[in-house]
Amino acid sequence: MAPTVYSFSSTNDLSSGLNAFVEKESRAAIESHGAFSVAISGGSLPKLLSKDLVHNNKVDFSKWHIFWADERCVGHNDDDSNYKEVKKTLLDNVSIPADHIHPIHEAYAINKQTKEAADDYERQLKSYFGDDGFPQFDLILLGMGPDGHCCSLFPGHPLLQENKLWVAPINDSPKPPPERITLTLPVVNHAKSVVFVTAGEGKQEMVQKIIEQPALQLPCQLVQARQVHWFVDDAAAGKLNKSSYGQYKL
Ligand SMILES: O=C(O)[C@H](O)[C@@H](O)[C@H](O)[C@H](O)COP(=O)(O)O
Repeated sequence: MAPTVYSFSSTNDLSSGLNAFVEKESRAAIESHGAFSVAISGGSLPKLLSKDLVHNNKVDFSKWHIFWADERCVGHNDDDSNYKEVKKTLLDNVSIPADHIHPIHEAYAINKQTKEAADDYERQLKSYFGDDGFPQFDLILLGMGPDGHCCSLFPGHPLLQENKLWVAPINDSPKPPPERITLTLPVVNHAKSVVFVTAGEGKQEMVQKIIEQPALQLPCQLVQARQVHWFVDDAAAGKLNKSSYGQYKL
């Protein structure tokens, strides 16, 4: 099914739209099964996500369980850490119970033990979701790289074929740092909902390719969860056929 695209006139409006969407998804999940499981990637996403969300007192953060869609193998306090960015923008500003926050195993990450870090992360997922088939996140929030990558799943990389692991190590990421762990495609595709968030003119060509040339088989296009939404600003939507997107409304 084709993704739904929502475009906003500024990154501020994009943040507000995302805030409304995440609040709605979180409420629906908590009403249906008492918790909200979300995986978040790095890049500019944490900032765009958190701007309005941290002030949204209608969100029951005590029921959130946070995971990382991908993580760089660095310490939690390293500027390259996706955990650090989410901590600074979101976790430090809302009340999520500490045992609901699931960062990468720091010692494995610091020592660049990518396989151990990925295996450990898969165990963390299994202890939350159980071991019976791929986990089903309520929501996975992803950025889009300029080459069409998402998570740490890069174009043409053998990891795109992975069909057993939930979390895979990568030692040759073309985007530095090279050592990372990432959720695999089957896990992303098993989520109830996946949202891509991207902004800026630099992204417009790739956004157009991904949305309007589906045969290219770029990593973002291989994400075919039940619901896939794109939240972009007008700059990133600049090359899209205007009929392919609308405004997000509550
Ligand atoms: O660890 C990472 O590098 C990210 O998880 C990566 O997948 C990111 O989300 C995209 O590269 C988009 O990043 P920007 O939004 O900053 O362009």
